[in-house]
Amino acid sequence: MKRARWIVSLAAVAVLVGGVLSATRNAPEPSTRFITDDQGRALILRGFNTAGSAKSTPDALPELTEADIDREYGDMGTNFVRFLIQWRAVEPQPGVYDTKYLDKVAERVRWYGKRGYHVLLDMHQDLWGSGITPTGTAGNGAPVWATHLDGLPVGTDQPTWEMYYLEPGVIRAFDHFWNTTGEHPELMDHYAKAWKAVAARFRDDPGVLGYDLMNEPWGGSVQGPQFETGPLAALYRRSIAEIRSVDRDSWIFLEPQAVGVNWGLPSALPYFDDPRDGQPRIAFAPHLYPLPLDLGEDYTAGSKEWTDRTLGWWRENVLRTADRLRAPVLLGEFGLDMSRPGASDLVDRVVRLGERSGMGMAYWSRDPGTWGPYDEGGRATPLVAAYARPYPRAIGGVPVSIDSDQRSLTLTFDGDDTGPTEIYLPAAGFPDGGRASEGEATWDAARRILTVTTRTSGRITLTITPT
Ligand SMILES: CN(C)c1ccc(C(=O)NC[C@H]2N[C@H](CO)[C@@H](O)[C@@H]2O)cc1
Repeated sequence: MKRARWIVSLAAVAVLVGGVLSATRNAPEPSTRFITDDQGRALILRGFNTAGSAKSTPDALPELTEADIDREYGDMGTNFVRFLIQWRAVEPQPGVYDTKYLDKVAERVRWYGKRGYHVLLDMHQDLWGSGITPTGTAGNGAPVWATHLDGLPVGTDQPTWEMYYLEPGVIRAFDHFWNTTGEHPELMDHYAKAWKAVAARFRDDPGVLGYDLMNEPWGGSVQGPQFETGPLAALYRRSIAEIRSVDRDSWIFLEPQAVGVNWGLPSALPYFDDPRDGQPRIAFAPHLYPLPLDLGEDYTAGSKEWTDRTLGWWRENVLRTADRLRAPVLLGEFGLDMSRPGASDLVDRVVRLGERSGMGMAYWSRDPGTWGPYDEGGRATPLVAAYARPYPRAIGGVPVSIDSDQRSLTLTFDGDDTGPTEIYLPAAGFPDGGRASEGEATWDAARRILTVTTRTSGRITLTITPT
């Protein structure tokens, strides 16, 4: 536990220093770039990570049924899923790609796509892969054939799962992957080509929005800017090239290193060119886990104030990185134990932060339990009420501002000719649907979507209120 304590206190100092540094600069404007649909409409993505169970299931698929999706939509009107896939299943042997696994992924993509969802395929690791321990229960993601510990120890009595990241054998596995050791240059190439195989399979799938290249990258013995501008950037460039060699249109999502950036410290991720015709389709996809909550505090009293401060640093640093990348932002993960005091207030705070910053988001995670929307017994947790809010799923113009509460939504945008604006209205605040302050509105009671056709130029402010 002593090691955990010094890491945590080191992290606290880092966040403090990082926060002071970022607080001394002018807050950047929210990203004016947005992830778009096939019509070119700006998307506001709202959904879940589905699901952590994929880390450990033998088939590397999340425990999920179509009825689960129907319930989620019926309760919260989500339009997005960060769907976990695993390198171990994509490429079970070097250079051999499992088309049956990709077919099963495609089946689930169809489940979502026919319900109007956008699917982001997340090549998920945390941490590394099942080969880090003899039982195969500690890590997930990478295949065993790509795992080289060199006989270095991995203690199996870690007090918390994240402490495995600091074990000598795990660091060596990552160092070989990133070619820090210079002994396995082939591993990054395999990873990039595994992405090529996935992109070749899904490039024409209307349900797939894009690809999240690596979950929460960890640099092993190389950390911070040296990692992000070095081996991580190299992997991203190679993966982008391999994906674009078969898929010119899907969005590509890039994550910063997790440690530090999840809490609010700045990322050093550099700009990446997108070798496609037309506008780049590269998005920045950080995660948000405020350090005070990671340290076990609740979002109440003093720690609420401290958490709000770190949220401010996180937003400033994320928008600054997004500006450097000239990319829109997707908040790929945030989440907490919804049974804790103040949890619903934190969800409200993060949703509002996303609205103010033009960010879509995926909650971690859809798995049953006190963190998710439904507990082990299938009962709704407070997350359902906190996450079921009015939001503009797709906007016929460039968003300027979004502001919502449970019973109203105000959307300002610069109209264009990309199509009508679709707004989800939850039953709690809009039992009989909603009315729009301007434009022509039609109400789809079954899907709870108000579709508003507005002018195709000029600034438009839509206020939606219950009918
Ligand atoms: C030491 N390192 C590298 C580390 C520590 C802790 C996290 C983490 O909490 N991540 C937040 C959530 N994200 C994953 C899924 O992607 C969940 O399992 C974590 O709760 C990440 C990395």
